[in-house]
Amino acid sequence: MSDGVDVMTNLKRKNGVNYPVLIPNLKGYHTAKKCNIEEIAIFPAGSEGFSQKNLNCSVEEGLSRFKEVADQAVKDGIRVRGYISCVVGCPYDGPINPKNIAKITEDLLTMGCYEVSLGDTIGVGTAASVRRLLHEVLHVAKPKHLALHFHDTYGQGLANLVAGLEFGITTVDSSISGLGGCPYARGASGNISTEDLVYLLYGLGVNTHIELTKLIEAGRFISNFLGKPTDSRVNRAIGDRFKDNKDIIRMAKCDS
Ligand SMILES: CC(C)(COP(=O)([O-])OP(=O)([O-])OC[C@H]1O[C@@H](n2cnc3c(N)ncnc32)[C@H](O)[C@@H]1OP(=O)([O-])[O-])[C@@H](O)C(=O)NCCC(=O)NCCSC(=O)C[C@@](C)(O)CC(=O)[O-]
Repeated sequence: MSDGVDVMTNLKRKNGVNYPVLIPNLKGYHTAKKCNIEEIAIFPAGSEGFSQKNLNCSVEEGLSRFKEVADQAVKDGIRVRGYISCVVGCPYDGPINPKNIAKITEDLLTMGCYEVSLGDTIGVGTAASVRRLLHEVLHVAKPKHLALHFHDTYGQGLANLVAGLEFGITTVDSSISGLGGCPYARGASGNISTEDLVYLLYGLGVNTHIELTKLIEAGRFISNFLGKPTDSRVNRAIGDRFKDNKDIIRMAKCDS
């Protein structure tokens, strides 16, 4: 958390791009305020074990800290997005009761979050457990106030995503080339890759307004820059086979 100011000061921000910042407490909020931010992210855990590791406090203490932050941000007219970590399983506490996640979701929306992103931080969720989770959470939140944040550690990310789309949720977190992970969740891989997500949505006939050919280029750039092979199956598989995005869309839709 200590070098956030350097990152925000040196970032060449583009108009129309959103740069939310993770804020664990009021200290972080006051620091971030100096960096001309428009949106913050608060991120309670869905389990005691992960809350202690990630925030060094209990879930309840974390929520009360985040409430202080959200109150101030709402007063300052800064948008607040909520994340909940370990919504399905926790590396320390095991399986999570969906009712607990529904309660935390309700708390975050009451604090003024415009959206709550449900994070399967260690990627252990399956379509079945995601359906059970969403049945509970949708008692307290509308689909338009929820986002899906699936890590792909067990290769279930896209299947979980389709399960979420069936509930009418249309906001999905992904990362180019499947980058990411979490220092407090041993072995957690990155989010579902944006390239694989867009290919899936092409196949479902969703007009993403995103050119997959350009995403593939960006994914290759960052993988080479980091010296880390891509975690995107689509990026690996497509190779140089397609120059025209329309061909990829036709392939994804299996339009004969
Ligand atoms: C929250 C703390 C700081 C509490 O950590 P703590 O040790 O309880 O805090 P403290 O109040 O005792 O302070 C310890 C030191 O941290 C400093 N400090 C205190 N607050 C801040 C701050 N905001 N910014 C910068 N520095 C801070 C504070 O000034 C002090 O510095 P010292 O006096 O020793 O030099 C620590 O637990 C922490 O940094 N947690 C965040 C860890 C992290 O970055 N996790 C990954 C976030 S991404 C995620 O959670 C998953 C998500 C959201 O993506 C969704 C998903 O996939 O699940």
